[in-house]
Amino acid sequence: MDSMTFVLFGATGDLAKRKIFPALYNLFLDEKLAPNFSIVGSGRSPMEQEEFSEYVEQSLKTFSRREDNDSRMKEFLSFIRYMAVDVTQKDEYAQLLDLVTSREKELNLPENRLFYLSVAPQFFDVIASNIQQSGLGSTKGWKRLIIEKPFGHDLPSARELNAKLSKSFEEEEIYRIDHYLGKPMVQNLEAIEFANPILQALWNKRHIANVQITASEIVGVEERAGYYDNSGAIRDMIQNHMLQMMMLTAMHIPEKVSANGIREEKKKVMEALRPLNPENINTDVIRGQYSSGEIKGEKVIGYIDEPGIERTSKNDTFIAARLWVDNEMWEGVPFYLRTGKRMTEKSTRIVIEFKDPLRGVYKDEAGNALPNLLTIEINPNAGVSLQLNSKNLLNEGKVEPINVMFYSNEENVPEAYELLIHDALLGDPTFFAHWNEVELAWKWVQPILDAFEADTAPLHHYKAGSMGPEASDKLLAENGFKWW
Ligand SMILES: NC(=O)C1=CN([C@@H]2O[C@H](COP(=O)(O)OP(=O)(O)OC[C@H]3O[C@@H](n4cnc5c(N)ncnc54)[C@H](OP(=O)(O)O)[C@@H]3O)[C@@H](O)[C@H]2O)C=CC1
Ligand SMILES: O=C1O[C@H](COP(=O)(O)O)[C@@H](O)[C@H](O)[C@H]1O
Repeated sequence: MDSMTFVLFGATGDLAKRKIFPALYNLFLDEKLAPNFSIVGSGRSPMEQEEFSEYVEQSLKTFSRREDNDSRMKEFLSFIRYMAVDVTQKDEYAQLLDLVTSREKELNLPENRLFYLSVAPQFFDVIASNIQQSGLGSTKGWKRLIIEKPFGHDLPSARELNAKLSKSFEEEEIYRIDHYLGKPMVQNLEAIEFANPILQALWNKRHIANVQITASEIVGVEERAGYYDNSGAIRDMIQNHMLQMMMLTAMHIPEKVSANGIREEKKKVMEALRPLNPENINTDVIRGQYSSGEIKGEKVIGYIDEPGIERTSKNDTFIAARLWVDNEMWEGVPFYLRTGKRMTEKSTRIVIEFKDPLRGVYKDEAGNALPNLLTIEINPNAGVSLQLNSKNLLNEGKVEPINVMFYSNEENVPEAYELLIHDALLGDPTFFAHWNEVELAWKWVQPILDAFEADTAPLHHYKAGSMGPEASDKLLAENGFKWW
């Protein structure tokens, strides 16, 4: 691991407090940072160094998964400095550069600089440009930029943003965080698919009937009305997390299992995705919005009654979609995506339903087919289970499904942000979204955004606490399937 300076813009914000400082601290405790490093935090608010150290200490005590260790915490805090900078003011970057270089000299650090923009997206381009123009980006070592989603609001704005960032950073220097790519089970997908010859042999249209990717949430819009009502589930979850999981599930084994190999295969999946048009949007995409209901015994209000939401809002809090990957490997196999707020349970999972060549021979007591299912549980549980069929001798030898299960119950598994920050420090982009993927994802999603904007797609209401509108079940029933 290289010694470096971690420059954090937005150091006084929510993400820094809840995720970034705890992740850095956990990496420090696990000796995954170089012995010598510098962290320079910056926010808009003026703060004395001591006050900032106390603020970070509080964040670590509240959000780090590790037990308190006063001396190690003090040591970690000694690496951190704070400076208030208004990121829109070009001339303020000179002082930041002075602080960064003086710490580099003091600690004898090479000029390796990682810039993490944990700020609102409208600042991404101005910060990248000011980093470059102020000399902060003119290093003798490496420089890298981490940005958070949302990466654009639609295809044109994403392209515009990328063009601006590209003036200051090369594609290889940009690390676009999609926190789902940091989830241990998502990182494990490639191994599940390719390191198991049994599954690898079956991972194609000959053996797989359909693929279902669900990310259901219990929470509603929370305190994010301003953001969410302008984004909806389509921008918030589908364009990024859901399509990323789909790419990883559908990709072909790369010739070389490397960052470039994997990213190339993911890109091919997106290129093979059947484009949407005004006709198939209405048959293949379900837009939903929650109305009032009950979750775990508690009554909850409908979306349009939430504080900050207009009563006329047609925003999508639920999306189900049927996708077709038109390539040799997946021709004719539907991929179903489903995500929403205020659903029955919090669960992110991928279910692979295998074909049943003996369709009809074995059925359950109600006459339903018993497909083999491979379920990859991502969140909140991490595990894999395989549904097989077996004779139950205690039930007159009837064929019944049994589950072969593995659940990861390791304690202290690194969190997504730890894994991702560690990778970025190592210069490993495997689990970051390449611009190609981001652009192709926006390209696929854009006709849906247009249809929602023009209000040509129906809005289906679903009861809070359900698994979405009926139309979402019909989407699968049309092909003879059901959600698992
Ligand atoms: N919070 C989360 O869980 C998640 C956040 N994200 C993304 O991460 C990014 C940060 O989010 P979050 O931490 O929640 O946002 P916050 O609003 O909590 O924090 C914003 C930060 O930006 C700083 N800031 C605002 N304006 C300026 C300015 N003109 N000059 C310098 N600094 C400024 C603030 O400084 P100050 O406080 O001093 O005013 C603060 O440190 C966003 O892109 C968000 O979409 C992504 C996933 C999850
Ligand atoms: O990016 C986002 O993800 C969360 C869900 O993440 P998870 O790790 O809890 O599954 C979602 O609630 C939020 O709206 C979205 O912005």
